[in-house]
Amino acid sequence: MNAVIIPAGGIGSRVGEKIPKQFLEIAGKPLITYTLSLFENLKEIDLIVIPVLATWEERLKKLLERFRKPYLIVPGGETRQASVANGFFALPGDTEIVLVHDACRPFASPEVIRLVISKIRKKGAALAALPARDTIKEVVEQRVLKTLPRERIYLAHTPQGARYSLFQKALATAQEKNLLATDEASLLEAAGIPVYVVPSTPLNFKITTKEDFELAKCLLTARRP
Ligand SMILES: Nc1ccn([C@@H]2O[C@H](COP(=O)(O)OP(=O)(O)OP(=O)(O)O)[C@@H](O)[C@H]2O)c(=O)n1
Ligand SMILES: C[C@](O)(CO)[C@H](O)COP(=O)(O)O
Repeated sequence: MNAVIIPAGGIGSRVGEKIPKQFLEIAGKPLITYTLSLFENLKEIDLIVIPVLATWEERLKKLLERFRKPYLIVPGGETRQASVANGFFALPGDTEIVLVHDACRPFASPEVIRLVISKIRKKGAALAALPARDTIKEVVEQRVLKTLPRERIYLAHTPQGARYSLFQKALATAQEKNLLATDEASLLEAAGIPVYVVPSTPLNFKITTKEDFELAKCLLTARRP
């Protein structure tokens, strides 16, 4: 049994709209619907778990009516990490692989998701990450300190995940050491678990700012028949 946790408990302050970005509509559908559809259509995923703010639970339930895959809605936490932990603790005991994918990354390709799952099967823990394509500068107070070897730089995307027992260990270590991280890979690393990268694509960008949202709108509107 493989599960994906889709954290959707944020408020989207950097997009700056009145409602959380994952519920903003594009081409007549809330953004989260596009992300949920990715996993609804993936046979490798058996269960979808969605942490969400209590005020958005009813709306989400309504959206999920047309999905066939089993799902669980759990309370969002104060941080993304807390939301993911709430999702993890709701998983059934026979879960083998745990994936996490941001609700606001609607353009992940099925190929990348499958590659992450298969890397987790082989190695235990993995994430999708975009290899740096530009020349990378380390800068302090607008002054360049040095140029970093781009071959070693990857931008963390989702999905990320691990085998259930490794994920559990990463969360337990985070609690013991009082760690707060922006992604699961950081917590797995902190627990001493080797994490492997699968190449992601620029299209799998996270909708973080208003500009990202406008770009997503163009892409999703153009996709319509
Ligand atoms: N307490 C939180 C914070 C974030 N998220 C989710 O984690 C994903 C990635 O987080 P981010 O882009 O940082 O979303 P927000 O926290 O909503 O954005 P912002 O930081 O701009 O407020 C999003 O799908 C978001 O809904 C969550 O489930 N619970
Ligand atoms: C996991 C993640 O998508 C990595 O890019 C994460 O959500 C990033 O959070 P950020 O605070 O927007 O960097």
